[in-house]
Amino acid sequence: MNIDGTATRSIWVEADGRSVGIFDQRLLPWALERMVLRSVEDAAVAIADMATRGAPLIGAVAAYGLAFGLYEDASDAALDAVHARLLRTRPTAVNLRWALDRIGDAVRPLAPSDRAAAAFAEAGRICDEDVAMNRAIGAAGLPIIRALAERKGGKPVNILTHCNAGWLATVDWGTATAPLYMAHDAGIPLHIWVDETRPRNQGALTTFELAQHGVPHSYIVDNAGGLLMQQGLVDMVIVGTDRVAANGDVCNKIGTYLKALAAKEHGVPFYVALPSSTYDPATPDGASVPIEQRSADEVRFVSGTDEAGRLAAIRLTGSPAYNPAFDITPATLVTGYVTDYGLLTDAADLRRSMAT
Ligand SMILES: CSC[C@@H](O)[C@@H](O)C(=O)COP(=O)(O)O
Repeated sequence: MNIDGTATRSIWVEADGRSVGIFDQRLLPWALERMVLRSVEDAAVAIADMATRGAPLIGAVAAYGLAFGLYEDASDAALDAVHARLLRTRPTAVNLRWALDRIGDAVRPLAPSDRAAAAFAEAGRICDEDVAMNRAIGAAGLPIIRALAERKGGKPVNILTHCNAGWLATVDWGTATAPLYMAHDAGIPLHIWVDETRPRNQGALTTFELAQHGVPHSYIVDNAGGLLMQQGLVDMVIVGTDRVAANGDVCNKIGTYLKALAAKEHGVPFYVALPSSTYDPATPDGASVPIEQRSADEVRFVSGTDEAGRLAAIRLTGSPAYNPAFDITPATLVTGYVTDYGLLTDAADLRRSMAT
């Protein structure tokens, strides 16, 4: 997508052909700073500290991280150790394990001298495929929005989204945002309600993306969605996901479940957008997904910039805090899964289409 009119991805290969660049998402949307990852530790720390984030993107970064490790030592033992190091960075998004396993499976049969370059090339393919999957998700979601627009007779379709499932969370396009961008580009009038998504405020990343693309939107506090649905101001909800279990339960950013409950109560369709790399048939249900617990300081402080553009963190409380980063939305609350295989309706449909 675009930043100030220049097309970019969220991750790219640097000129040396052996390192990759990313945006430091801890500073967005206030400051646009790039950082270069060259080593396993660079990749691992960027993922754990959320300099890079979003399920598909952390998979891509981890894939390059494994390649960096193989440039240093391409033995079987090193491959296993680096795989384990990167897998430990964040527990919830299955894309991380999916990407590491894919690189491991691709290079293990090779001679050690060939492994690093092969891993680097495979990581590039993961990135390209992510872009293609997100385009397909966009194409699958577009008719849903078009149908709502026809029903609204030219009035804007109001769509609520949570967290950032945009191009910054993927390699390009985003999952939940791909249909939004395609609908906007097709001339369908839209207005997006963007949940702020405390405590890390990924919604601010979504506002940055939508503003760059010219999509009308409003930033709302996490608790506003229920009222907006009650007042008929939300036509559909669409979110991304970090893992969809075999039974169709959806793990996504904390707060997603409450939106799904409110949507059910008010008859608002609730869609989950996912690429096949986020479907995990090995996890039977939502209760089996490991929920990441992050630092209590993410809750105790808010970060932003002051009027002069200086970064500042403000303490809200000194009390103990609890910070589960994700929650589970039961499959029963999901209207449909917008995927690279099209619009799928239930767990059986997911299994048939996505399980390899
Ligand atoms: C396409 S991204 C879907 C999810 O990864 C996204 O909504 C989300 O929960 C991101 O969480 P984050 O903790 O910022 O990595």
